[in-house]
Amino acid sequence: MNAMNPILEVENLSLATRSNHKLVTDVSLKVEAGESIGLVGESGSGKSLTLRSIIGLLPSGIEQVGGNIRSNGRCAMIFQDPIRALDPLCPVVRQLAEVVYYRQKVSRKVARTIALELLEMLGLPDSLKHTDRYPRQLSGGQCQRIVIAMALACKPGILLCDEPTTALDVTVQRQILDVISRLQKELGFAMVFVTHNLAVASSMCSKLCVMKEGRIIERGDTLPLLQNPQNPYTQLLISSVLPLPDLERSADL
Ligand SMILES: Nc1ncnc2c1ncn2[C@@H]1O[C@H](COP(=O)(O)OP(=O)(O)OP(=O)(O)O)[C@@H](O)[C@H]1O
Repeated sequence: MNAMNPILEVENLSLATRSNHKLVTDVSLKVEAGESIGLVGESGSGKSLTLRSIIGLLPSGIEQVGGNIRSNGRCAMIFQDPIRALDPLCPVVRQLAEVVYYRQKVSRKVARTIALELLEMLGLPDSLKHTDRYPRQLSGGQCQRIVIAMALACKPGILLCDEPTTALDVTVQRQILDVISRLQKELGFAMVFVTHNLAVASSMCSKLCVMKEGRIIERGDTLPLLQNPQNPYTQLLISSVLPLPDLERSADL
């Protein structure tokens, strides 16, 4: 795939409520194969709705009122709250095998084998293979690994991540981000990564789009954009990040 043929192209996307209240206006994005683009910005700026419209999962009452979305690869999505993304009444391995069965069109037996391989790829404990465990019996981080495995079972060309670590504690956040980065290198999918955390965005994405009030107000390569933001809102967003104290200097005092 070359620069003339992106894996995902969103052109002038506009979304509105049925009463015609605009929520997202003229959002355009181009994502090349294997590339990671971050959508950052304040709460309510339209990041999640943009992501949901790409995979065709807009909440009821919200409609696409303009623009086009073209993708040349399968999309899969990881949501913010892994527990709510799973069926509480079904053992997790069975849920994963169901996704493999339907998406990869293999026999039930092969689906279970692939599901077990995915558990291993995601670094989940062997004990899950032998006992039926329900989502409530797993930690938040383990549930998110299952959700990521389900997304990978769709063999996505594009992985849409909607704040996938926000509901997890910080040490687990780091592990999940590392897992996503490793799998992206191994499997080569592109990503659109929604987060309000600039540190997460900069570690996961080579390009960023800053959203405010339903529009992209600034975009660019991650480092230059963070080092030299042009838009006053981007400047405010960056200056709002609390720095850690200079630990080396503090130790000398
Ligand atoms: N189901 C809905 N019905 C009506 N308005 C909605 C609905 N879902 C979202 N909105 C509105 O659309 C706008 C964009 O919401 P969206 O969830 O995309 O924001 P966001 O940038 O992802 O925020 P956050 O970081 O808090 O998740 C907000 O004003 C929100 O209140």
